[in-house]
Amino acid sequence: MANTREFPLAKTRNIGIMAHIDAGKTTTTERILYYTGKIHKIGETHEGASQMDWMAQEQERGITITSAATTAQWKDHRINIIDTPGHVDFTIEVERSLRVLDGAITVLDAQSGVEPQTENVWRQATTYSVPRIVFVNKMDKIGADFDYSVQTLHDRLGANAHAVQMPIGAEDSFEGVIDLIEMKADLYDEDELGTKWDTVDVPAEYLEQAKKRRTELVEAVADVDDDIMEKYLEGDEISNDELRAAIRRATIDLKFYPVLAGSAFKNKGVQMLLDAVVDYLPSPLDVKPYNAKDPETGEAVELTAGDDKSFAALAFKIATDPFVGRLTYIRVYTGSLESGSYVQNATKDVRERVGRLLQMHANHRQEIPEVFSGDIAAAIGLKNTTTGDSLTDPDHPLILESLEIPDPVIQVSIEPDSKEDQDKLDNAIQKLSEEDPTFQAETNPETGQTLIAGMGELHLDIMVDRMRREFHVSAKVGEPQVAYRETFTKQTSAQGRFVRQSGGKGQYGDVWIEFTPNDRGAGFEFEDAIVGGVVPREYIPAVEQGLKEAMANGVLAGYPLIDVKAKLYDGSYHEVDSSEAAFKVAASLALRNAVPTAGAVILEPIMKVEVVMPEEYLGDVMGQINGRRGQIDGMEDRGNAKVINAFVPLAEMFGYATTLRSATQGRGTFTMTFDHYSATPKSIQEEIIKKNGGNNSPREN
Ligand SMILES: Nc1nc2c(ncn2[C@@H]2O[C@H](COP(=O)(O)OP(=O)(O)OP(=O)(O)O)[C@@H](O)[C@H]2O)c(=O)[nH]1
Repeated sequence: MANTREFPLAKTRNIGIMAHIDAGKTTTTERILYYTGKIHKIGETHEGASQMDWMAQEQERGITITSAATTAQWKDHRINIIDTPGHVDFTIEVERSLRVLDGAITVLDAQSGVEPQTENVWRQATTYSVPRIVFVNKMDKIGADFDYSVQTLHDRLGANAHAVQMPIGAEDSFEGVIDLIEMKADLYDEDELGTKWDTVDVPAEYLEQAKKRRTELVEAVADVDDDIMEKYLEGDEISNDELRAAIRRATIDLKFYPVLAGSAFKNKGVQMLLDAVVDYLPSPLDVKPYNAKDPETGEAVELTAGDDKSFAALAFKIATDPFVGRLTYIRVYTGSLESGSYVQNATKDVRERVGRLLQMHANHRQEIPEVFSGDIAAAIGLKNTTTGDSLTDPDHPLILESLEIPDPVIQVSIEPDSKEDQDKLDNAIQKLSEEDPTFQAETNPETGQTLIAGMGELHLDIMVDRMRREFHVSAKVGEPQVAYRETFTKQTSAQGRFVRQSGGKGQYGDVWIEFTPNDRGAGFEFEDAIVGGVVPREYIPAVEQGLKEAMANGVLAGYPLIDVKAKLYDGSYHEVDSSEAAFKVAASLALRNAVPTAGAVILEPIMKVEVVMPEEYLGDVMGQINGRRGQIDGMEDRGNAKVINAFVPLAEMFGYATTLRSATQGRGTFTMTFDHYSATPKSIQEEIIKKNGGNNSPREN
């Protein structure tokens, strides 16, 4: 029995809302839900009553941590919204949302324009080819400046952004917006929480300016659209519908970014923003095909939306829900799926049953019988599926392009108070790392100490808080430390020979391995180049495994060794004494023996840091950055403030917030994101090795 879809594909919009922290994403989303009738009371995020930020930590701290999916209806369209966090520590949430979205609203604070995290998410959205419209929010705030904000889109992002509206007034006197396409003004009634407004002719005092801006808009559209260009040059009439259609085409092609104005907090401009979502952002039918490949043949397949195709979806988020258990958020690309059906997890090559399907509304949910192409929903019952897995028709398995998961750069040790707490901790780590792939844990086999790693101090802080509250773990937590890595910088070869003869059956493994530095981020690669069976085939996987295990424990100071190629090219075996275990040990010895000639170094995370401060503090701030082994990358003016861009090792950034605050009397702010790993200077490398007790020196057997 087939169900029918409620909204045609062409009337579906999957959008994200993204911005710098505190620009007003959550407030904007709240208002959207209010005006689309999904909620009946406006919850202010600063009062801790937001509908979207429902985790205790989100409500207490007034920030968004997990991205929540919700759905709303506007003018016959279904709009699925993902609210994404602004803080860089939760970048994975932004990343996974972008992967599954068709379009986005970029929210700016009208006083600041484009800010560092706006730049980050903008670039991520460009990587994923996500069309965007821009909402210049907080037009009511002191210092709000619409034109300045538009200019920052050009200057800082190089974006071809153009206003399709003009604000009427600013700060206290912000009253509404002029639609430059219709040439009408929307003036709000202050007392009606934004539910009432009058659409009137453009007030006389704004008319001339509005006309000038409209001409600029038409010219900007003509630059990216041949039809409009032709009409413009011929002096033909361009209808409003034609203009909108051209803006839509150019927006979807990432050639144009329409800019709107409003104040979510003062309930102004949100309805027009919804109109713009419908008018300019793509439906699943309008986006470029999604990349996938056949797991058997490796052949590339392009997926275009449609219900009459075989089912293919991407699991983009796992959440543990206190009431229904494990929720798997999915984006359906093609086909449809009824609850109770089986799907193939093509990534893991296992079959799974989807017990129930839910439409999510922040923390509420509605059971639905079936999902269709273009939908975003949550599935219950998938046990083996994790973030980034492909779920497809069992008869047509496909692997969909997944998401990039960044490496965690910061870690803390965690020591459970009792045996019982250790079990709770293990359970918490398993559940939380399923939810968040940038949260990882490892136990040092020698000390038994557990280290949890994440994207930043705030990230780990929240995770530890969740372990305590949701999983009742009682534990001592260490100070945050840098998640260093180790690597080789020179090509070298080494032998690993493991021979034991102690009565009865002995042990024998012998290998020669060539190690070559691999590109940063390329990981570990193993090559079997044995000829003539000098190492029998059955022991070769053990050699690879032995190397992997030894690399995980590092060779200098106990940090994982990464980005190395290993070629097994010679060795020997013993008819009776050889075993997999002996070859594993031999491989780990070869790794150790390679260290003196392999140019082993410790890698440290280098952060991209942006500091904004009044000019008078510039000298002091530069001095601080230099003193922290930072490299100044550039400097610019932002309004009447100065901005310094720099690369600084993460190890030097602990406590920087306090230093900056006292140096600038609280007027400087900074943001940082992980940029790359780089070798630590020799003196620092030695310090780290000393602090960690060093590693065993090379030995032979
Ligand atoms: N003056 C003014 N304040 C606003 C407006 N929109 C939001 N705010 C306030 O700005 C603060 C941040 O708003 P949020 O909606 O939580 O911002 P966010 O971007 O979701 O923040 P994160 O989720 O933490 O990244 C809150 O105190 C809001 O009340 C606006 O239009 N005008």
